[in-house]
Amino acid sequence: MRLQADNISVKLGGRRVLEGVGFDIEPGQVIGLLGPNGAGKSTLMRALTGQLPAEGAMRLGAHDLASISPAARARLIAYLPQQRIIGWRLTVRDLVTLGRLPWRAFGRRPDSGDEAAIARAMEMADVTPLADRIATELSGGEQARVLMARAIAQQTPLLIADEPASGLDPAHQITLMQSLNRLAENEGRTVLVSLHDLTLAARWCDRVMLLNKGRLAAFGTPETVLSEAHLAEIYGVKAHRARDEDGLIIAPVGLTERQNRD
Ligand SMILES: Nc1ncnc2c1ncn2[C@@H]1O[C@H](COP(=O)(O)OP(=O)(O)OP(=O)(O)O)[C@@H](O)[C@H]1O
Repeated sequence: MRLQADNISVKLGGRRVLEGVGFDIEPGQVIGLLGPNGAGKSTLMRALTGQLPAEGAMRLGAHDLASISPAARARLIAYLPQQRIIGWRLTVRDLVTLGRLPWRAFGRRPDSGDEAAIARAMEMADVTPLADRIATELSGGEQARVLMARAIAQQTPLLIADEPASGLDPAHQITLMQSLNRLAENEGRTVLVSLHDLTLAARWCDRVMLLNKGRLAAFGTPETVLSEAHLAEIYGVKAHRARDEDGLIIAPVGLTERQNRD
């Protein structure tokens, strides 16, 4: 489904932390949300998921996100928060099964459609070998993958993931981005994912949004948005950009002179 936002602003603690953010995202794409710490990435994601009051208009397909019920929202948007908290001593399979709750009448056992969605989500997040382990007894990166599997199992048209790659080893970072691309390309889902790794964003995102101080500084292909000039101006870093047959490689290697003086 198409995701549209028009002039979104959010005030927190009396301070405007998002200001006039607008975009229009066609379905079937992985969109990277980038920007320095405090730029407003989580705030934007929480506004889109109805967790924060926001000014402006947000639509997903024909749905006005400001006025839909929580039950309808849970069938439209899956959200992976930045804080990875697992509250219950559940097995990994049972925790991923919770992702199916929006689609099941209360108390009904998972049917074959649910089971297929759960198995596929566990495979995409590479947690199938952990299925019978207690989720709270897993490592930080393993827990992150389990929570990602739960969000994927929800099978919503929009998947919003706040720093899903943080804490993952390099192989699992790539597996994650491959899975998000499969969801977008094969199933037409819209994926909005915040990232701090510039190379992951450059190679795996169709489009990149760059937030700075609560405003949308740039939105476009990784090639244009993650330019040396933007990286210097917004992140305050000097970066090497190189290219191989699979795309762009961006490695921050130092601070700009301005950043060094600050
Ligand atoms: N409850 C709050 N009250 C006041 N200010 C807040 C509150 N929550 C967040 N902020 C501020 O809003 C701004 C945006 O925060 P946000 O968490 O959206 O940033 P972010 O881009 O996700 O950063 P990071 O990369 O560190 O996760 C920050 O300056 C933060 O201090």
